[in-house]
Amino acid sequence: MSTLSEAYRDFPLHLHHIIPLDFNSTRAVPESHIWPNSDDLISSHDHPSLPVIDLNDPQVTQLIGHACETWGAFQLVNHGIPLNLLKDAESETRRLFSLPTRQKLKVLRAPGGTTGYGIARITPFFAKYMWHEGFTIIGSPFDHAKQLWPHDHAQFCDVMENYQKKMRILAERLTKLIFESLEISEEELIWVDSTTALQLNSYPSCPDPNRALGLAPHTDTSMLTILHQSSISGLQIFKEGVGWVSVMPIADALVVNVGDLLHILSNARCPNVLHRVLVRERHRLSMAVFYCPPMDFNLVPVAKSGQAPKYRSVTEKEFISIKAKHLEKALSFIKL
Ligand SMILES: O=C(O)CCC(=O)C(=O)O
Ligand SMILES: [Fe+2]
Repeated sequence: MSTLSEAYRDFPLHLHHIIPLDFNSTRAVPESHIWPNSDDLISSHDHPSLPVIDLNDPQVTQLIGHACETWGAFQLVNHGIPLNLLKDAESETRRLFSLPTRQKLKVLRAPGGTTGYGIARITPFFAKYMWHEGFTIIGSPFDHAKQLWPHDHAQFCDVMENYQKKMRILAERLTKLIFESLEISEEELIWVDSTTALQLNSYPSCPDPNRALGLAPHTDTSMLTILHQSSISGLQIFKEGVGWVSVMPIADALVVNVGDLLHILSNARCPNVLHRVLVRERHRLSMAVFYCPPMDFNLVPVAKSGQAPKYRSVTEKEFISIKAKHLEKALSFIKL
């Protein structure tokens, strides 16, 4: 079975698109990280807010289905992920990003690789760099963790493996509910081997937050993404007709958003929500789990009765390759 690493191997990146800035020794935002149109980055508060859904609500299927079709995202409470696991994962994430730069560079993502330390994969598509450093984990982070902490890596590995395991179970449950509400047959759900990737994000404290950007606008190449954000705000999603809406941190809640794959499979009924991250004077962390079917899964758009398919069918692997080359224009390549 093909893997995410194989899908990315054909698109090796240059080192300057992998190595983060040495934020510890940077006192001012360099020109390379100053984004034009910074007025657009100043948050406004008079807009509707993202739905908050309780997983124990008797109406949960309809609520989640409606949120996915209208917003492409929602915040989830009472999700069943142990709160001490969320806390431990955040503190291990903080421990990792607090390491000295030279230590983190030991586990730099390889040019054609998927896991390890580095800046966002979308970087080459933008003229400016983002105020961000990340660390990607697929499966066990053992090899990298051993290099970071030769004698003290067990805790990091245990927490991150457990986090991925629990998030996968939650993602499966949410996908089932979404499919039920969209009347997509459960047979579509029989994936022997779904993949999850865990993306740890760090947005270091920024001396000039209104001129820098943490993550540029993008959609996720996933079925669903489940995100835990620290108590510092920064995430915004784009809602048609409204504009950029801040996703305010709610203690212990998770943010769930629709990715490209569910957008295709739902025949565009669920928007693959565009989102971005603003930076602050305070250090912000987040942990995103990207949930995907196996790479050779064939995405066949399921149209509502009477509607024509909007996209041709495409394997996940082919779509990931198109996206790696064309980013947000990827969908136009499969449009009917
Ligand atoms: O940090 C966040 O709030 C969002 C992260 C994100 O969009 C991503 O990792 O794809
Ligand atoms: Fe994202």
